Amino acid sequence: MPIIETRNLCKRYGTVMRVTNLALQVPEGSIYGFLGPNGAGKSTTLKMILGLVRPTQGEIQVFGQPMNRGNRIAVLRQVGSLIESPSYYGHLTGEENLRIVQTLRGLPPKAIREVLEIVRLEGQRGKKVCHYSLGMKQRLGIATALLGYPKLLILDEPTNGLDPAGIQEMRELIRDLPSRFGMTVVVSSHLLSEIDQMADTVGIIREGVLVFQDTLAALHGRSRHHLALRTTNNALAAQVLREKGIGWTEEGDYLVLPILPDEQAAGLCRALVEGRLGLVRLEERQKSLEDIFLELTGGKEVSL
Ligand SMILES: Nc1ncnc2c1ncn2[C@@H]1O[C@H](COP(=O)(O)OP(=O)(O)OP(=O)(O)O)[C@@H](O)[C@H]1O
Repeated sequence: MPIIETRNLCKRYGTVMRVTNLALQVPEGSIYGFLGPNGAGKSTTLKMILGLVRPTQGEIQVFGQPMNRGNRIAVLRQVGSLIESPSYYGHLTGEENLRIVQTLRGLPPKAIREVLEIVRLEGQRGKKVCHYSLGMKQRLGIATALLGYPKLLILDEPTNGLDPAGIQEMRELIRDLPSRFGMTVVVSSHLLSEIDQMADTVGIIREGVLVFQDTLAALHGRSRHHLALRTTNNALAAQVLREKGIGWTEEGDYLVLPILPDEQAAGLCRALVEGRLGLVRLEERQKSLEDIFLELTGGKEVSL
């Protein structure tokens, strides 16, 4: 059973549809990387899941239950979130800020010490939040979201504004959560590299439309190796490929083929030469993950 499932989820602002027919499936215990360029609709989607923005249309199920007015509060009690920059009382310490939330949620006092330890802020717990660095404030935001060990954690661009060391620390912190606490984590980002290092499942959104959703391994699978062939007469070369039962696609001056075993590649070269074709290039190439992401999100036609 997916922990989050949306069906035909849509959001219109004014006359423009910003999220269109979104069908998210977040598996239990996963780190689901929700990836897309700025303005693609990530925050809007996460806010709809959290009941902060009303969907124009569609359904949302969390923990297998449809979100509606009757059960929203009960469901959200098991969800921790960090959306946009967290706000705090700057004149209070980190610990005091956490105490407010702990009291409101009726949690035992020891919960504060535990979450401070998880986000490695014990040393700064007595410092006023107005003297915290941005990274410390983000970690305090995660600590707040972790209070009560929610089954589901939703983090919207948690590394925004952090320096490289802060980004790495945040990444390591998030990566451990499913195995340490059995949580499911949804984390949004506009950076492929970040999701690549953190997530095991990926959803890619472009202009409000989900253009990819599968495991990270499946996304990597798309960046597989292939052969690029250029001859003095590609039309004739294509005929040779057809005779040999080798599939290809055309990309500019090249015919793109799957990787062939050495014997078959040698046989192909022989056949091309025997057919009096000039063999200009036969090279192995690999599409980078970045290429795939740009194709999926940048409006270029996807050729995989
Ligand atoms: N309250 C609102 N009223 C009108 N338009 C909005 C509102 N909130 C968001 N939008 C628009 O909806 C689109 C999606 O915004 P959203 O913040 O969800 O994108 P995002 O993928 O989270 O991007 P970013 O990474 O920049 O936060 C944008 O074009 C944005 O301008």
